[in-house]
Amino acid sequence: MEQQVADIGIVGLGVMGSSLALNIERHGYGVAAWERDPQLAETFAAGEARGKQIAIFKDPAQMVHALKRPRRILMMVKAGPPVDWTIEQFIPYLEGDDILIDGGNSHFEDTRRRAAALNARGLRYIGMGVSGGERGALFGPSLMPGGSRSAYDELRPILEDIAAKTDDGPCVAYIGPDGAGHFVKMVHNGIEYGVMQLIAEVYDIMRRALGLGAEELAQVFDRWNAGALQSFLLEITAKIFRVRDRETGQPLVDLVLDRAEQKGTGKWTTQTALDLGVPTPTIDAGVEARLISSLKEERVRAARLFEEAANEGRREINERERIAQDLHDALYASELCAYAQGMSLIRAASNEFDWGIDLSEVARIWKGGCIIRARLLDRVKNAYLRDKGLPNLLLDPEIARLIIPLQGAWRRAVSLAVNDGVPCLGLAASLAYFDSYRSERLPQNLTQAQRDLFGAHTYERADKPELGHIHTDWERAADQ
Ligand SMILES: NC(=O)C1=CN([C@@H]2O[C@H](COP(=O)(O)OP(=O)(O)OC[C@H]3O[C@@H](n4cnc5c(N)ncnc54)[C@H](OP(=O)(O)O)[C@@H]3O)[C@@H](O)[C@H]2O)C=CC1
Ligand SMILES: O=C(CO)[C@H](O)[C@H](O)COP(=O)(O)O
Repeated sequence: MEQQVADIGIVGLGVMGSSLALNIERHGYGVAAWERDPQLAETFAAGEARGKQIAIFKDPAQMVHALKRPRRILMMVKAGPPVDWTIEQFIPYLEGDDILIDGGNSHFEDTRRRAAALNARGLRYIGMGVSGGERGALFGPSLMPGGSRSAYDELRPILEDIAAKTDDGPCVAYIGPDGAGHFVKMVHNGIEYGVMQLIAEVYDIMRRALGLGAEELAQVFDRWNAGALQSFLLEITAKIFRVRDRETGQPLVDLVLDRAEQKGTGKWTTQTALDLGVPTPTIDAGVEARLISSLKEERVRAARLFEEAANEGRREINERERIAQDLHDALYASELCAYAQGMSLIRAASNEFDWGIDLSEVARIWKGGCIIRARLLDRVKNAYLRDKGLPNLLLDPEIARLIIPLQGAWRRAVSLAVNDGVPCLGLAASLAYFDSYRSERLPQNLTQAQRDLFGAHTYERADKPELGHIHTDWERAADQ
């Protein structure tokens, strides 16, 4: 490729970087790339990139030289120190107005720090969440860019071209300044954890309490995916149950070790929610369930110590169908809680950092391309269109109308799991979140009284708010 002709540079030709390079090139843009591993660079150059407008360079200086000005460089490298290292490789060759984009799963606080440091040097920085995995990156991801507004405006044509498309337009929108894009991506992943956990629990209940086999499970998930619960995660779940191990003929999923790994974005969501004081129990359950799953050896010992629940086995067909319908409704209501918690967390961060995030736009760009794309996002989007300042999705009258008739089934599903000894961290946490949120009066009056008794932490009176914080000598009063 000749000098200064490439529209964008891509750094990191791993799974996501190589797919995005191909996607961008397919839309008519010239791509310059650099990958620190020469072997990986060579494999890509000789393979998928062959004959395409993708020029791979041996060092950062050469790649920068091939870019039109102002330069645009998309980093698709492992989050954490590798991003700082990559930035250092390019800084000496960049000038004012050039744009650096971090498309990895970086922590939003890192992005805030990097944006401030680069802005101070006159460079523009974009922290962009990318979701959709390898196929999404190749054929249309959901993109969540935050940072420099002028940089976004210049990148917009490329981003809109490569993003997934829905009836609501391309799945990309400017999220807000500094770390806003990576914050929204982090919460996307938190919701992903929550919804994956809910699906796993429903699967477990159908397997253990109803005795359904892989093909029956595939049919149930397929049927659900044709209705209100339609989502990418349900679609792939049905597919997974149809895959058989060639050697044994067994469903492959049954042979997968039940120990879930995690790269950290779910944990960050939970940690950040705690920092911002936003309850996210469905998401937390997704993180906790992965942690418990990782204690495999201990679980094996405990399973021998405590007998399995007695109710395991196949139930009558009519009962199976009724319970499956209850599980469908419980899953729907619980998923709404996961989205409600995620949206409330984004709202809190937007207020805290003054990001001005439009929640209806967030829901819109999640409708396609990303891992949590789902039919219900239309309803989420409409709720925030009706009321941009909605404190919680559950307060939207249309969402409330959806949840009200699901409550009976939701409670029956959780009760069944509890009675049968099938763990349901996510479903139970979601129901408890809902019940707590809809309770005008909670038992935290007692918590306050206890705090005041043992630590003189004071309390407020519900009947006399004008008194402010007061203290009672509870021990003395009890003895009188
Ligand atoms: N895979 C997915 O589904 C998704 C991934 N992401 C995020 O995108 C980013 C890239 O992910 P993905 O393409 O899957 O990862 P890969 O492991 O396929 O590629 C990682 C890239 O980062 C580079 N890298 C790794 N360690 C270092 C280091 N110490 N210093 C400099 N560069 C380093 C690698 O270089 P080298 O080849 O030399 O090791 C490689 O280019 C990550 O932040 C990931 O979280 C976002 C959405 C979805
Ligand atoms: O960002 C993603 C999807 O949007 C990644 O697939 C995600 O990082 C997977 O997370 P984990 O490995 O923790 O399950």
